[in-house]
Amino acid sequence: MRTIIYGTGAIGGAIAAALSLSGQEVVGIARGARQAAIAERGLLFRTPEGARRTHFPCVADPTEIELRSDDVILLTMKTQDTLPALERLRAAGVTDHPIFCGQNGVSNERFALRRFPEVHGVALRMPTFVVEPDDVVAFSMPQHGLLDIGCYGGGINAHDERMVEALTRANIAAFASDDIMTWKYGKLLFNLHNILEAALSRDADAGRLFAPVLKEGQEILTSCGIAFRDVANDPRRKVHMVFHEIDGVDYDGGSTTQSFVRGSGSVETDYINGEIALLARLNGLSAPANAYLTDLSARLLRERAKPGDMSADRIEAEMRACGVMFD
Ligand SMILES: NC(=O)C1=CN([C@@H]2O[C@H](COP(=O)(O)OP(=O)(O)OC[C@H]3O[C@@H](n4cnc5c(N)ncnc54)[C@H](OP(=O)(O)O)[C@@H]3O)[C@@H](O)[C@H]2O)C=CC1
Ligand SMILES: CC(C)(CO)C(=O)C(=O)O
Repeated sequence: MRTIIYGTGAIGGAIAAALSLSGQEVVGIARGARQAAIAERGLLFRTPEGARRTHFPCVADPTEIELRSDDVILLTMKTQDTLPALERLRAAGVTDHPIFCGQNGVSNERFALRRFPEVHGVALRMPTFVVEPDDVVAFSMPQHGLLDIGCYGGGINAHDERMVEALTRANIAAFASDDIMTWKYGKLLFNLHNILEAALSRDADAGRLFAPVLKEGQEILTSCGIAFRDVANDPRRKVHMVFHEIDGVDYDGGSTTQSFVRGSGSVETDYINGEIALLARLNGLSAPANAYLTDLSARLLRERAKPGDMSADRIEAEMRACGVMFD
């Protein structure tokens, strides 16, 4: 099996490096300075246990890859970048290769399944960070991350099993799941926090703001009959992935915070908190906390905000004004 990793950023770069370092075949697809750096110099992969550089082919577009029948494609771009990427896969002649969605949120699988017949969900627990275009960090030990994988629509097939085997060899804890979307909805709830983390300074009390956001998310999923797992209290985390600081690396925070720090001009919130707002609106329900946070992310982007630009008191006041109740 050869793994094509589309979006060789924090998650994609870390997975590509781990696969490559364990002797497995990988092709990265990246863009701009990152593609040039990885193609020229390879990728430095830093973990709490040390740093190693690894080399693998990295191209700027899927049309540059000579496709093989044993290829699988792992999408690791942010959700807002998925649709154009799927069109580039079509342009490259991809038809029935398995597509794995290694992304937060629950939208990518549907985007992909409209276009390609075999789609798999991947629920990621893997704190990672791009330091320089050719320098990526994974903070968890003893394994680099914890991934659940299964067919979108339910069940497990041979491609899930091969992906689990490949990741396990690369020191990433991976488990096949026959109801993968329950993991992905559980992870969605976990990620409802991302935009709060990005808006507030590190020492702010985000917990009191997050409580009604999470409760609302859980209630909306339950009212819509959508099953989810308790990702936050998954006992496997303690065994497989404990977060460790790495000397010389100033971790900004999760994926949304990283987008704000980089000034990337877009964030994934419409597909995270916005998913809860969407479900509420489709079902005659109300989700003021998550609708507020979705609007807040758009406002912060518009204002070119940096993490820490909002105080917890101001967010609480604005949430209350939108009808959010605090215990
Ligand atoms: N970072 C983390 O710790 C975690 C992230 N996740 C999830 O993983 C997914 C990926 O996030 P993350 O790795 O942080 O994101 P990054 O922005 O670090 O990486 C995504 C990469 O994809 C590239 N990209 C996007 N579109 C294209 C394209 N058409 N062609 C080539 N390259 C492209 C981006 O390029 P460019 O830089 O130019 O935009 C970027 O380098 C998200 O769904 C996120 O929520 C889940 C768990 C943890
Ligand atoms: C919180 C975290 C790091 C968990 O892997 C994540 O999912 C993200 O950054 O979006």
